This record gives sequence, structure tokens and C-alpha cells, in this order.
Amino acid sequence: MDFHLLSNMLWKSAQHKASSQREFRNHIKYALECRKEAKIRYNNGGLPGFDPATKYIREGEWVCAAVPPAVADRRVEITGPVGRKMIINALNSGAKVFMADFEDALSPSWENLMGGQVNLRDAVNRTISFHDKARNRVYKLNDQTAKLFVRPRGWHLPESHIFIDGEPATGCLVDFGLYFFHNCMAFRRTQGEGFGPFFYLPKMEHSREAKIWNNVFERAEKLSGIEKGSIRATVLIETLPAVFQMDEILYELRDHSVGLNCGRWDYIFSYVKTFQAHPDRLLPDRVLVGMTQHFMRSYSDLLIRTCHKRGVHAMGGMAAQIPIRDNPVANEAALELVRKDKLREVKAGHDGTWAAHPGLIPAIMEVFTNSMGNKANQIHTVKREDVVNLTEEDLLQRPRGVRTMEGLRHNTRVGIQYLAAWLTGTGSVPLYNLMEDAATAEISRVQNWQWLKYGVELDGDGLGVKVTLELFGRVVEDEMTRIEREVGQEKFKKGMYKEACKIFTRQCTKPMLDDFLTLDAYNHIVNHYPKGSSSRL
Ligand SMILES: CC(=O)SCCNC(=O)CCNC(=O)[C@H](O)C(C)(C)COP(=O)(O)OP(=O)(O)OC[C@H]1O[C@@H](n2cnc3c(N)ncnc32)[C@H](O)[C@@H]1OP(=O)(O)O
Ligand SMILES: O=CC(=O)O
Ligand SMILES: [Mg+2]
Repeated sequence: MDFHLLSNMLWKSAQHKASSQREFRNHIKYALECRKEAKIRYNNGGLPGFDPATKYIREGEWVCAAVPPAVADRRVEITGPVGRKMIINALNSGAKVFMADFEDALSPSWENLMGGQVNLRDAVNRTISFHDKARNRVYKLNDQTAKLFVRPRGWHLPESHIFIDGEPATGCLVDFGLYFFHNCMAFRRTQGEGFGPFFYLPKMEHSREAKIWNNVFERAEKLSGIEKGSIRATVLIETLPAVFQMDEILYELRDHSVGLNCGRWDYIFSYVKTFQAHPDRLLPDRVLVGMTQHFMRSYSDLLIRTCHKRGVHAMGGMAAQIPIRDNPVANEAALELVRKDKLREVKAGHDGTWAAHPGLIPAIMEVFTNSMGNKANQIHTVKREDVVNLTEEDLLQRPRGVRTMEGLRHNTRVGIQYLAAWLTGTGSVPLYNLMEDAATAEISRVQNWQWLKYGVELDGDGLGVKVTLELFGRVVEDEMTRIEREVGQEKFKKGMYKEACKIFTRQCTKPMLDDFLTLDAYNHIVNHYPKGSSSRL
């Protein structure tokens, strides 16, 4: 990384960032306090639901600003972390959109974050290249590239390398601010056809959080002298409380919206978190909680209806399968699962979807194109009025299925390996032929926690064993042995598997569930400098 360039970039934007942090930090603190209050309500037996106070928004006849022509067609979007080669490959992949990820797929070390900003700036300026010396291969952009969206971190994550008035900065404002400041003008010229930049916004729980983003956008537009409504964002509906706020979220962002997305993995994680004090709502094995469970299907159906009523895209989510290079039969089976998932999405009315890997794009493109034909999207053709009567109970219905020892083992094996990768700077990894990232790892963590907390019986394998601390201790030991065998002694010794195991085990066995695994782990990747060594802004 060019550190001289980086410090210039940082310094130029530092003043802007500091003032936006000062302007918004109390609103953010309030929004996070409200999350805590909601958690107390749910822990005391309450259920999330539609807010009677905002019925007028849900029933009102309003639409969002028209979709910018540059992103009318989003039938396949590839996602990935902001490494240099990854960005070039994703932009060249043939997908319509690339979502560059500072969130679920990135371990937010200072180096990754700042390297990512430099890489994105070079991508927007179209000067990005990468030389893979080992393979003597040079990577450059094609003439035709995907449109770039950027996903900053969620509201809950601090950026502990930047202190403002003695407090760590808010991570997402750093990600947004740096990217916007350095790319706004070039992006609008080269990519956005006069609009942009474009964003994905993660992990919101309430429309008041969307309102903060709307204010951040308006402030950025004003300061840079671009028209209000230039910046556009797709909000991930990936928390259980947010499914009851979809109209309200779009309403707050109506001048800046370009749709909602079904963030299915965090949504499952959020189901467990929201119902952490409801032992009658325990999850079956992770592999059984798919989009065909009634509560998941209802969430996707309602998202489509809501988006199309308001004139914006309803984006589908991520199938976790990735290509299996060394086994053609298993590879075809994985591809078939992806096709099936995408067919369900396009038939339901989704306007596009996510791909985890470039190797999946042709198959996904074919499924969407066969169904949508030449239409750029289905916003005005699939209204889903059939789901107008969907109820709170439909959205909360208990997932069905069994719990097994293999489920417990798989969660443990995957959770530890993911965390070990994250601690060493890698935020998305292939494990057992599936894509794993922060959202999928969270499911493993909270599911183990839930099963331990309530001492569930593993009813799916005929053993009738109860999940206890002793059993979990044995499972952790076995799985660490298995991981060492699978990755090899040398990699195991050099890696951070033991630290990961400690954190993961602590998280699974806590009396009270922590809100986020990455908040606990973050301290391990922060560079700590001596007091007083920073610059004043
Ligand atoms: C729940 C959610 O939030 S989903 C969204 C967040 N998660 C993600 O974005 C995950 C995205 N996917 C990935 O990170 C990767 O596909 C992984 C980690 C799962 C697998 O990556 P790898 O092990 O590198 O896969 P593999 O070896 O098959 O890669 C083959 C080639 O495709 C490239 N590639 C793989 N995935 C991607 C991607 N998502 N974007 C761009 N290029 C990619 C690799 O860089 C490699 O390129 P090369 O041949 O030029 O060297
Ligand atoms: O961000 C996406 C998800 O599924 O989580
Ligand atoms: Mg997510």
C-alpha cells in the first residue's frame, strides 16, 4: 500500500469526517440506546411487530424517487471484500453490480480498511491494476465493468484507530466519508450517469437509523455541491425488527433509495438474537433454516411487495454454495441448489440477486434472464398483491426441523475457523464448500449459545442427548483436533486457532448473549499506539 498517498487522502478528508461525526454522534447514540430498550422489551416476552404510530406511512400512497438509469438492471450482483485482485475480478465478472464490502466479508483491520479505500479510488478512476507475481499475471479492468456499490460497516462498530474528542469514531461514517470524499465526482462521471455514489446499508433495526443515513447523505450532497437525491442506497433488511419497518425505512430514504435486499444470513442471526429469551422459539440445525421456511418466505414476499409498491428494486440474497473445483458431480449438485434458489427468487418477483463467486454468475444470469427476458427489472410488472394480508405471525413463525450433534459440531468447527481467519485479516472464507462470512459465523455462535442456554435435546439423530457445558467442552476439543488434522499442523500452529477457540467458546457459553461476535473480537485487531501520539482534528 502507498502510505504517503494514504496519509494525504486521510488528512484531506479528516476535517470533513470529524465534523460529520460530531454532527451525527448523538443521533447514533440515541438509536443504539433505542435498540437496547427494544431488546429489554423482547427479553421480557414482547414480540416485534408493526408500529401503529406509523400506519399512515404503510397505508399512504407515496413512491420513492425514480430509479437512476445506470442501475435499472441489477439482475446479478457480485459481492466481495475490498482486496485489489478481488475488486478487479468482481468488476470484470459480467455481473451488473459489484458490492464492495467493508462489512460481513471484511475483517476491519486498519490495513484492510485503508487499503480498501485506496483500491476503490483506483477502481473508480479506472487506474487499478494488480500484479500476481507468483503466477506472473497482471489484472486490469475490462472496458465493460459492473456498477459499483459500497457497503460501509453497521452503526454498532467503532473505528478505534480514529478518536474524535476522546471517543472512537463511528466505523460506517469513516467508510462512507472517505469513499464519498475521494470518489464522488469521478464516480458520477464514469459510472453513475450523473447519479451516485451508490451504497448498501447494513444491519439497521428501525427507520430512525435510516433517517440518520438520509441526513448524512443530504449533508454530503450539500457540502460537495451535488443535487439532492444523487446518492442512492439499497438497505439490507437483515434484522427481524426491520421487517416490520420496511415501508418506514423506504419513506425516510425516499429521495435516496434504490431498493431493499433480503440479507438472509444476518436475518436468521437476528431471529435468534431477538428471541434469545424465548425458549419456545429455538432454531433447528443451521442447514435447515432456508428460504423455504414459512417465516423466511414471508419476509421475502413482503419485501418484494413493499419495494414494488414504492417503485424500487427488491433484491434477493446470497446462496452460500460456491464452485467445487475438484469434484464435478458435487459441483453440479451445488450449482443446481443455486439455480433452484434463484429460480424461486425471480418467480417470487425479485429484481436481481447476489452471487458469492464469479463462477456462479452465468448460471444465475441465465435463470434471471429466462424469467425476466429483456425487462431491466420487475418493479412495475410483479406487484404481489396476493401477500397483502401477510400477518405478524407469518413473519415470526417458528422454523421447523430437527437438531443434531452434527449441527452442533458443524457450528463449532465453522465458527472457530472463521474467527481464526478474521483475526488474521480475512473476512470471508470457503469452508466445506460454502461461503462463510461474519453473518453466517454469527448464526453458528448464537445457535450454539441458544442450545446451551436452554439445554436442548438433540432430537434429530435418535440419540436424545442434551446440550450441556460438558458436552460442548468435548465437542470443542474434538473439533479443534479435527481442524488441526484438516488444515495441517504447521498452518494450525502459525494461525490463530487457539485464540479463536477461546473467543468462540466464551461467546457460546456466556450467561447473556453478546450483541455481536465481531465487537468482542475487534479489540484483537486494533493497533494500540501510545497515548498522545495522534493528531488533533
Ligand atoms: C452474508 C453476506 O453478507 S454475503 C456478502 C458478503 N460475503 C461475500 O461477499 C463473500 C464473497 N465471496 C468470497 O469472498 C469468495 O468467493 C470466497 C472467500 C468464498 C472463496 O474465495 P476463493 O477461495 O478465492 O475462491 P476461488 O479460489 O474459487 O477463486 C477463484 C477466482 O475467483 C475469484 N473470486 C472468488 N470470489 C470472488 C468474488 N466474490 N469477487 C471477485 N472475485 C472472486 C478469486 O479471486 C480467484 O481469482 P483468480 O483466479 O484470478 O485468482
Ligand atoms: O448481508 C447479507 C446477509 O445475508 O447477512
Ligand atoms: Mg449481512
